[in-house]
Formats: sequence, C-alpha cells, structure tokens
Amino acid sequence: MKLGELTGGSETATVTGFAIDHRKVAPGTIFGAFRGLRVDGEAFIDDAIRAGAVAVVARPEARVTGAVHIAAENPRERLAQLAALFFAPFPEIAVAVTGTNGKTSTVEMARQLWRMAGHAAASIGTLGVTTADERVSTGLTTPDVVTFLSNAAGLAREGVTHLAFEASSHGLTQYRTEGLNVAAAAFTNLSRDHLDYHGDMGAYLTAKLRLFSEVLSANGVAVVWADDVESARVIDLAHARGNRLVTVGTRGATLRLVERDPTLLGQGLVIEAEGALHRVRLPLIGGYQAANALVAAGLVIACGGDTAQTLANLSRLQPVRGRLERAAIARSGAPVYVDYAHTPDALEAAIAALKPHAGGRLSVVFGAGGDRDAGKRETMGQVAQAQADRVIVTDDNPRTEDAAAIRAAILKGAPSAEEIGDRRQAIATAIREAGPEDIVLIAGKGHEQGQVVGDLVLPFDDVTVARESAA
Ligand SMILES: CC(=O)N[C@H]1[C@@H](OP(=O)(O)OP(=O)(O)OC[C@H]2O[C@@H](n3ccc(=O)[nH]c3=O)[C@H](O)[C@@H]2O)O[C@H](CO)[C@@H](O)[C@@H]1O[C@H](C)C(=O)N[C@@H](C)C(=O)N[C@H](CCC(=O)O)C(=O)O
Ligand SMILES: Nc1ncnc2c1ncn2[C@@H]1O[C@H](COP(=O)(O)OP(=O)(O)OP(=O)(O)O)[C@@H](O)[C@H]1O
Ligand SMILES: N[C@H](CCC[C@H](N)C(=O)O)C(=O)O
Ligand SMILES: [Mg+2]
Repeated sequence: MKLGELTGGSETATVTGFAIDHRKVAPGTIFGAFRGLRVDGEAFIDDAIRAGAVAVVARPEARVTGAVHIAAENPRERLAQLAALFFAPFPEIAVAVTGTNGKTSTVEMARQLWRMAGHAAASIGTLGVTTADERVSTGLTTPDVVTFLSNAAGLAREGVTHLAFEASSHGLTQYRTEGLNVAAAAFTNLSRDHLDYHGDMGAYLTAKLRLFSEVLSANGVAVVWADDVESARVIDLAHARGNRLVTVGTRGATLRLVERDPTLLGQGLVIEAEGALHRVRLPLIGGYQAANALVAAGLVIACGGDTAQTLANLSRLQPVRGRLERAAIARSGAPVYVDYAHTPDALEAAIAALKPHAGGRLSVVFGAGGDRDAGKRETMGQVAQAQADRVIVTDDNPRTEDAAAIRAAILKGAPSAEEIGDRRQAIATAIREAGPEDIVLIAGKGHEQGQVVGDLVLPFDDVTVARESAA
C-alpha cells in the first residue's frame, strides 16, 4: 500500500506496517511517536527513521526530518485511523465491553453464545485472543492499537465474523481500541480501581464513557447493566447520541431479571423479555456471573441474535478460566475456588457468590498487586474482614514494590487477619485447615500463570498450587 492511499496525499513510499515502539520499526513502517507516562516517544523519532520509518505520526510541534511528518493534535487517534485503513477488513460484527469488573467474563460469554448460534466468533481481552480452537496471550487486557488491529484483521482472514473485545480504561484513554465499526458497546459496572492512573473516580468514569461517546458507532447499540449506580450516565449518553439501548438487570427493560435462585452447581434465572418469561438454568454460581451472562446475552441480541434462543443457550455456558473456578477439593471435602477478584467490589462479589454454598466457614486468601492503585488495598482488607470468616493476607504480584508494605496496607483494613507472605504457603495453610463444610477462596490472580516480583515473572498458577496443596 502506498503512503498516499492512507493519507489522501501523493506520497509514493510503500507502507509495510505500523509501530508505536521504535524498536519494532522495520523499513516501510509508519511510526507513532506518543508522549507517554514514562517516556516521550518523540525522543525516538530519529532512531525510528534510521530504522526505515517512512512516516511519523506526531504532534505538529515535533521535529521530523527524513520522513513524512503526519502532524496531528492527537497522534494516538490519528495513528489508529491510519492503521485501521491499512489492516482492514475486520470481522463484520465487533462489540466492546467496559466496566471495572466483568469485562473478561462478558466477552468470553458473548463469544460462546455466538458460537452456539453457529457463528465463527472470537474474543480479545485479558485472557488473550480466543477462538474456538486456540488462545494466544497478548499480555494486556486491551493490547496496543497495532497489535489489536492486526489481530482483528488476522481473525477476519481466518473467517471470524463476530468479535467481542474488552475496552479497559487505559485502553480507551490511550486510543488502543479505535478503528473497528463497533456495533454494540456494553457497560458492566463502575467501582474503585486504577486511581493511580486516572487520579479520581470522575476521571476514571470519563475514560470509560469514551466508549459510548466516541468508539461506539453512531448507529450502534448501548448495552447497559442497569443495576449499577453509574448506569444512568451511560443511558443518558446513549439517549443524547441517539443510540439504541438494551438494558439488562433487575432494573433492565430489555432483559429483566425477575428471579435468581442459587442451586448447588448453578442458579435458576427467570428473565422477562419481549413480554414473555424465560426460565434458564445457568450452570455458573454467583450473582455476578448471572449479571455478566445477561450483559453478554444483551450484546448478542443487540447484534440481531434471537432473544429466546440466546437466553436458552445460557444454560450451556462453560465456566470462564479463573472466575470462580473450582480448582480442587481439600482432603476434608472443602471445595477450593480460584477467582480473579482484585478490587474491593470484586472481592465482595466473589465472597457473596460462595457464601450461600458454605455450610461452615468461608476462608479467603488474597493480596494486592504492586505498582497499582494503592488506595484499594485497605478497602479490600475491610471487605474481606467483614464478609469472610477467615482471612489470610498474602502476596499477589508485588512488582517493584515492597511486598510487606502492600500486606501492611491491606492489614490496616483487616487487623484480625493472618499474614502469610508466601502465596504457596498461604494457600496450603487455608486448604489444610479447612473443615468439611468450609469453602476456600483464593482471590486476585485467577488465570495468571506467573507471579511478578521485581522484573522477574516466577511461574505460579493458583489452580495448580491449590491442587498440589489438596493432594
Ligand atoms: C500505564 C500504561 O498503560 N502504560 C502502557 C502505555 O504506556 P505509555 O503510552 O504511557 O507509554 P510509555 O511507556 O511512557 O512510552 C511512550 C511511548 O514511547 C514508546 N517507546 C518507549 C520506549 C522505547 O524505547 N521506545 C519507544 O518507542 C512506547 O511504545 C510508547 O508509545 O503504552 C505501552 C505501549 O503500548 C504499554 O506497554 C504500557 O502498558 C504497561 C506495560 C502496563 O502495565 N499497562 C497496564 C497498567 C494496562 O494497560 N492495563 C490495562 C487495564 C487492566 C485492566 O483490565 O484492569 C490493560 O488494558 O491491560
Ligand atoms: N459483574 C460483576 N460485578 C461484580 N464483580 C464482578 C463482576 N464480574 C466479575 N466480577 C469480579 O471481578 C473479577 C474479574 O472478572 P473479569 O475478569 O470478568 O473482569 P475484568 O473487568 O475483565 O477485569 P480486568 O480489569 O482485570 O480485566 C471476577 O473474578 C469477580 O471477582
Ligand atoms: N488488569 C489488572 C489485573 C490485576 C491483577 C492482579 N493480580 C494484580 O496484579 O494487581 C491490572 O493490571 O491492574
Ligand atoms: Mg479483563
């Protein structure tokens, strides 16, 4: 493709690809020079040109010599637009999910529901790029825009027609999810997380709302979990912009959750839709999984899926990796669950999901990640102490922080908790000491395969460790 075909100009240089990291520039690349949180990408412009960049997308003030300067006040947005032209076509139907918790679960469930309806479907998010055949990790929830668009195009080439992706607040702020025609966008909920990056809850919500004000197509559908306190903001935005609305939840108008009865291995749901009552046996436990399943169904229906069939298919949903995953049974008979709760709200939801199933005590083992919102730590401690019967505070991913200091911050909120820094030992203790009627919840790392300590990623999988401890 010629540069001029992308820019609308007369440049004849051949474009071979895109890069936002100068170390990935090859001859023919268009380089996006972004001013980031850590470093200023404009400092790498000369290096990128030496490596063969034919054009540089950068602010008008940036100095670009030896390559075409594509000047833009918002270089991230401009680069995304150009890359979308280059990588297209994409799957015909794309939907996005934002919210503090539930994104991964919702995109995975939407993918499954589409597949049950006979579509070639995929998802992109925390678990990686998932198709019916394989799962490839990208390392981030919302990958950088070049990875995102090239993956989406690759999926289309493989025949994928339906794509559900997670739009994290970082991804939305950094324009990582531009360029697709987004037919429907969903909002799951908003609660405390990532204030280290966004500063305050207002800015965090604003970042998420960009999905509905700018990324969702003008004729797209907004799918909203109606029971959240911030749902009204999304609903107002959709009204203002003229987007069709699908609302779900006990306050939902499209899919109204009328009844929810926990059973041993799942829950019975009664859902009112299109004037009729639908009874569904969801094979997953916990109110939060019912919420995510309804949002996923809302997305599928928003894109033309048959309502009755989609709701009926909920009874065949497979569990999502690391989300209330039953990892092992302790020798005493106590079930051990692994869950990805790493915010106060998620921890509360995970404990609430398991509590009705515990005849005895509910023990929770958790920590908090380093180099992430420090303000959530004490609240997570408070939630655990208030809701669980036994609390063991351990390490999550300390990253570059002092692990003991992170634990101390959590213990401030949970003064009567036990402290066992070593995660393996903490898990083993909880499992060994669980009684027959108890339940053990290991929270925070879900599907993760490593523990990040400093610059090292040490192999660690909560599910495997739980099984070893239970054996
Ligand atoms: C805080 C954050 O989001 N950082 C991400 C972001 O950084 P940034 O734009 O501020 O970049 P920077 O590191 O200051 O660098 C500026 C620019 O210079 C470029 N550069 C940098 C160094 C160099 O040698 N050459 C070069 O060209 C970079 O590619 C970048 O374009 O852009 C980088 C390139 O795409 C990402 O790798 C990086 O993710 C870091 C590793 C990260 O940990 N991100 C997490 C917090 C994250 O994004 N999480 C979200 C939310 C998780 C959730 O679901 O809750 C996610 O979507 O995964
Ligand atoms: N609808 C929900 N309401 C409250 N808590 C939830 C909800 N969905 C999930 N959770 C909690 O959040 C955890 C993470 O869920 P999931 O991975 O689906 O969310 P996510 O938004 O993708 O998270 P991340 O921001 O890390 O990508 C779950 O393990 C559970 O504890
Ligand atoms: N996407 C989230 C994942 C957090 C998972 C938790 N195990 C941690 O390390 O804090 C983040 O990057 O903040
Ligand atoms: Mg996720």
